[in-house]
Amino acid sequence: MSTAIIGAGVMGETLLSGLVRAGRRVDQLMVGEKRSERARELEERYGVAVVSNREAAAKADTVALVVKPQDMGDVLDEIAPELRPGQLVVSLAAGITTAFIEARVPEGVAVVRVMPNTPALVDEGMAAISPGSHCDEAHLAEVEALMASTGKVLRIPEKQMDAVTAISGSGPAYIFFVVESMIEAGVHLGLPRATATELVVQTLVGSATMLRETGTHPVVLREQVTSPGGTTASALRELEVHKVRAAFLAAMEAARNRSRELAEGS
Ligand SMILES: NC(=O)C1=CN([C@@H]2O[C@H](COP(=O)(O)OP(=O)(O)OC[C@H]3O[C@@H](n4cnc5c(N)ncnc54)[C@H](OP(=O)(O)O)[C@@H]3O)[C@@H](O)[C@H]2O)C=CC1
Ligand SMILES: O=C(O)[C@@H]1CCC=N1
Repeated sequence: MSTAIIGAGVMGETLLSGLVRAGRRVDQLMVGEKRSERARELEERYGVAVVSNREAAAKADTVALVVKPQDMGDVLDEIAPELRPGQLVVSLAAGITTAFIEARVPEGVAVVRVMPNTPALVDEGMAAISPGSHCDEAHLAEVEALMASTGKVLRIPEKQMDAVTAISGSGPAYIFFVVESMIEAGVHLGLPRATATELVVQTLVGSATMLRETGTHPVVLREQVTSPGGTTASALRELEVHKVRAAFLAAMEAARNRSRELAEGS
């Protein structure tokens, strides 16, 4: 089964590299990319064939669309004449609905929507997938296998996609923002930057591993760290005073709303 990736930016390359790491034969992969310099870079790095979008759509069994949501309409108009019943179109774009895609491709082309995230680059991705209306179990299982090569996969109803985008799609950026903030705070407290970075990164990895391996509720894990009258309680009080919890809620609502706007084409 051949797979084409149209749009080889950050997420397109993440998907491509995951497929290569998972042992997909490079001669079964192809890339459509607008920027010729970027296309050459990927050709050299992976030995993958870079072709026109139309050729990719004509030749591949599965066509993964990884362009910006704002470019999706143009790309679909370009490739639609090449698509045929039985092919599978997988969209990784935020906001873009399966109905939007189905309205622009020939009848009988199956569509699956995916919301991946960048930790897929280290095989720790979280991808949510939703079927379009002409998609059967085999199509969904195929996309599940495609995304499982880079991490976990969850099937969700499409109506949850905007919220999922706000959590796991954009989520790595929130975590990196917190990490960056903690490192800066460490430097402010007088630690060398390298020391602060090592402390923060290992604390993050250790905490994430505890969450995953113990399955214990985060509130319980937080309470275990919070000694009565101790340092953690003092720190957590400041986070509450500065409304960090409310800030996360507002941030994720904003991301969810932006995903809805992208669906409207703005
Ligand atoms: N980055 C992330 O963490 C995540 C991204 N996504 C989704 O993935 C998609 C891509 O995002 P991202 O990789 O960050 O964006 P990028 O801008 O890095 O990648 C998109 C690539 O597609 C190229 N492109 C634009 N138009 C065309 C075209 N007509 N034919 C072929 N290539 C084209 C772009 O070129 P140019 O720059 O010249 O326009 C660019 O190289 C988006 O829809 C986004 O919502 C989903 C989850 C996470
Ligand atoms: O910021 C964005 O729009 C994309 C979608 C989720 C993560 N990055």
